Amino acid sequence: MIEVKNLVKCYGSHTAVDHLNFTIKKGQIYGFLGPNGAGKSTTMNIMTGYLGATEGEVLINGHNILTEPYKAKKDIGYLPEQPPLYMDMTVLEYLKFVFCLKQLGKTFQEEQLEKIIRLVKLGSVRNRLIKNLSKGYRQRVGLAGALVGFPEIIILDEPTVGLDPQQIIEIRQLIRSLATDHTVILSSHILSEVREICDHIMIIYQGKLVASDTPENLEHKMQGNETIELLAKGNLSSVKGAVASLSSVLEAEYTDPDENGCISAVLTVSGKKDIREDIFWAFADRKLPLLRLANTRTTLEDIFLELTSAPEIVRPKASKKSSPRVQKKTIPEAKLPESKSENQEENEEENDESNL
Ligand SMILES: Nc1ncnc2c1ncn2[C@@H]1O[C@H](COP(=O)(O)OP(=O)(O)OP(=O)(O)O)[C@@H](O)[C@H]1O
Repeated sequence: MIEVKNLVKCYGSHTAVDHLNFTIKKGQIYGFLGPNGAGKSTTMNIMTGYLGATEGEVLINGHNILTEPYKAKKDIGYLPEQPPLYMDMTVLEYLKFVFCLKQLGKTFQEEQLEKIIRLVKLGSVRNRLIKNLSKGYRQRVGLAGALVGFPEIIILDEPTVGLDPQQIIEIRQLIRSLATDHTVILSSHILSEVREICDHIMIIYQGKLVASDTPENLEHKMQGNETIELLAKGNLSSVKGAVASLSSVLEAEYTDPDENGCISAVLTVSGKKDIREDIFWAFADRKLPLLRLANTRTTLEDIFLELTSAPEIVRPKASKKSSPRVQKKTIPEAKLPESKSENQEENEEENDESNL
């Protein structure tokens, strides 16, 4: 288990991680999701002992990463954003070197090495110098290094960056398979990736945790009133009359008739009631053919945009011609942070942090 308590990291006057609190439980895949510069890598670097925190602490299975580094780090395998590889070593030499660094002893070394090479599909390049490998293969070597010793917790900073589509699929499958025996934490700004792989998502924005839940619960919590899109053939006043007969419709927006005499409407319905059948009969009674009728769902993309957009650029209300999207809502316990100006970002002080 990992406990992150009140974590703060400041680079000069810039707060990159701002009072983060969360607990990572065993045997699940956690995804850190956030836009560029949100603080994901900084948080991971602190969790793995690469970087010191300004405030707060990280406990790995009860051991403080700073005061008991040996005990804490033995349970962690880490793939940083830029894997620290030795370019003049072959893949095999590098992995043996990582074995030595982790002080795992000689027993089962060969057997485990072969298993890792097989899992990460490095067999064909095992004797090649790392400097002669492509970016994707170097990423695999970094991942293999993180797997050495098969630690209980595997932390991966953007594990699929630089891989081709086939490799991405393979690495995602590998991550999924690791979760049966390991806890995996990965960072990404690829929404579909996090949605596909992770059991639990933590959205980080400007160093703050703005949401933390399963993908399903996040989508459920963000769902307020139901939105329904329809396309009907008829004149505007008849369509409006049909909609007016539906008591649970709170709001309706209409387009003008198109060249086929069809009108699109977006209806906001109170609560989460499915009134598609009522709509069907209301339009059928008035002899208005319904050509399309669809509920719209809040997607993880909506949630991400909702929680990580500066207030002035939060996506607009459903317009007449575009697909309807949910109104701005706040997940309980998750406060929307202040937006940051570009100047503020540019003026951030560079502060050389030495690795611990
Ligand atoms: N050594 C440093 N000195 C000054 N500022 C830094 C330093 N390292 C990171 N930062 C700043 O801290 C903030 C968080 O950076 P971090 O790399 O943790 O974000 P991230 O979420 O991992 O971003 P990305 O997805 O682009 O990798 C950014 O504003 C970044 O510019």
